[in-house]
Amino acid sequence: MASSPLLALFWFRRDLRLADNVGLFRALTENDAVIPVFIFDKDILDELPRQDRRVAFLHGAIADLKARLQAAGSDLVVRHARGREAIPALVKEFGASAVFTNEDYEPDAHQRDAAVIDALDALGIPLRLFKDTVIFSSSEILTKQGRPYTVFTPYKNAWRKALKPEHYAEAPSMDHLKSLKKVDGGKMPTLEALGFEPLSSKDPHPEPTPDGASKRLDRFVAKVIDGYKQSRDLPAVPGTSYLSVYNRFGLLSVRHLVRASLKAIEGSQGAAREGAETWLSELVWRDFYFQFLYHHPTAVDGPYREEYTALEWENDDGLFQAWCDGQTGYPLVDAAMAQINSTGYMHNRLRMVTASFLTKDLLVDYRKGEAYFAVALIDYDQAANNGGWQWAASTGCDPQPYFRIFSPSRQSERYDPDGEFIKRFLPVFKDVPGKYLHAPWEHTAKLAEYGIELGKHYPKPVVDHDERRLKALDIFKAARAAAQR
Ligand SMILES: Cc1cc2nc3c(=O)[nH]c(=O)nc-3n(C[C@H](O)[C@H](O)[C@H](O)COP(=O)(O)OP(=O)(O)OC[C@H]3O[C@@H](n4cnc5c(N)ncnc54)[C@H](O)[C@@H]3O)c2cc1C
Repeated sequence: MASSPLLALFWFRRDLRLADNVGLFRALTENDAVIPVFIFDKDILDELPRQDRRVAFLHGAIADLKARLQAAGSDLVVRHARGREAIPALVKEFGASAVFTNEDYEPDAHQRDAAVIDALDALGIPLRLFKDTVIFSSSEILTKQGRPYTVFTPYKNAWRKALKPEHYAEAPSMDHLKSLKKVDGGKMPTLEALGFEPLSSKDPHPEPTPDGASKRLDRFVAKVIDGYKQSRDLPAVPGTSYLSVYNRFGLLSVRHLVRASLKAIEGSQGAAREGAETWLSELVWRDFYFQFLYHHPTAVDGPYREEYTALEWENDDGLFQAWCDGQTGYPLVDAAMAQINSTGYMHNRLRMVTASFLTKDLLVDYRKGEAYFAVALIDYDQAANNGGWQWAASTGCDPQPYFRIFSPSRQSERYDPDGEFIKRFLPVFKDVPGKYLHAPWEHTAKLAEYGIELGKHYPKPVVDHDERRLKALDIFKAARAAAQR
């Protein structure tokens, strides 16, 4: 008797592409037919603000994926439901014998997968999970003692040593699209039907397609990567890849990025080689924070370093609000907050500066800033955001030491010497020479020549950095001393 053909679902999550997709490749090659599905998960979406750049980007990326699948003779079955219920329901609806998907390492995603596995178990159906989002998954790079790394440099060295061509080889999913099932996926729900409002037309919309991602990568490799080691710290110039939103939703595979960086490394020497090496290190940071959070999920709730759980943050609401609104009187900080508020993106150097300023100058608990970024960033990624915040607050794994506190004015002089970035986001200063913008309170007479009065046209500094620095040192020392008692 002929056995019945194998039919699987492929569940897209943070891998919204057809090309170089490990789970999709495995589904297509291990089954006779594959039905692609995507769930707008109510458990996640119901928590979000009704106008949300990430949801708008995701919605655009799903519409594009659906169109590509239709062009390939199939379709994307889209549901607006709770993932843990929708997947078993779809299995029953289509009579599938397995569900294939790529691993997601966030604690909530892990719990969702455990619930889906239980529900599918009851139907006798497996959830097949594959590594796709990272080069090395959580337990592939361990210390000699078999423990997860908590310090980046030895992790990076071990990562580089372990890297073999098979780790970044392309998964040729595109060659097997004929195994996609002809299916009617129904209409794509509108953003409004999902309960969200469209963004204002003035909002910058990164093109939510793999082609949009490829354009950014091509520009970066052609024009920027050679000088990346220096340019990456200068917010006024297009000196980084701007791929983070695409990496968040998996519109390009991380293997593709590693292949691009290795090609740049092999084809260059000297400073250009260092540029490409430095960029590859950023991709290693991404793996590092994923594996860290996987092994330390409680870092989502509070400081990884226990001695800092009792830090006495001041948590002044007015100061926190001034930071959120970009009204601190420190132009680089305020310009950075204007960038995140108006575009959903913030330059990495400025994420460090604003996070340091909130925690060490304003003495506000880093979790408040972390939560603010989580809503404001279009590239929000729990592992990277938590890692970045705990780095800046000195509470995390391999953090900035608590006694090395950024001076916002020095950071401004160093990384935006001509005030070009500041002027772009704080137009009140557009005619003022950059040298007066790093510490404007020291140049009130000069600013008056340009019609600017502090406290009227631009805020006076909300705190004195030198005083607050000493206060921050005190509260960190007190927490350390208390922990030793
Ligand atoms: C407080 C704070 C919060 C952050 N929150 C996030 C976040 O929510 N999402 C996010 O993707 N990154 C976050 N980062 C890391 C970093 O700022 C961004 O990844 C980077 O600015 C994105 O710009 P890019 O794509 O041009 O990066 P590039 O410099 O071109 O780097 C290439 C890619 O490497 C990855 N990457 C770079 N730096 C890091 C890092 N430190 N940790 C993990 N991955 C990294 C990103 O995927 C990035 O697209 C945060 C950093 C800090 C200090």
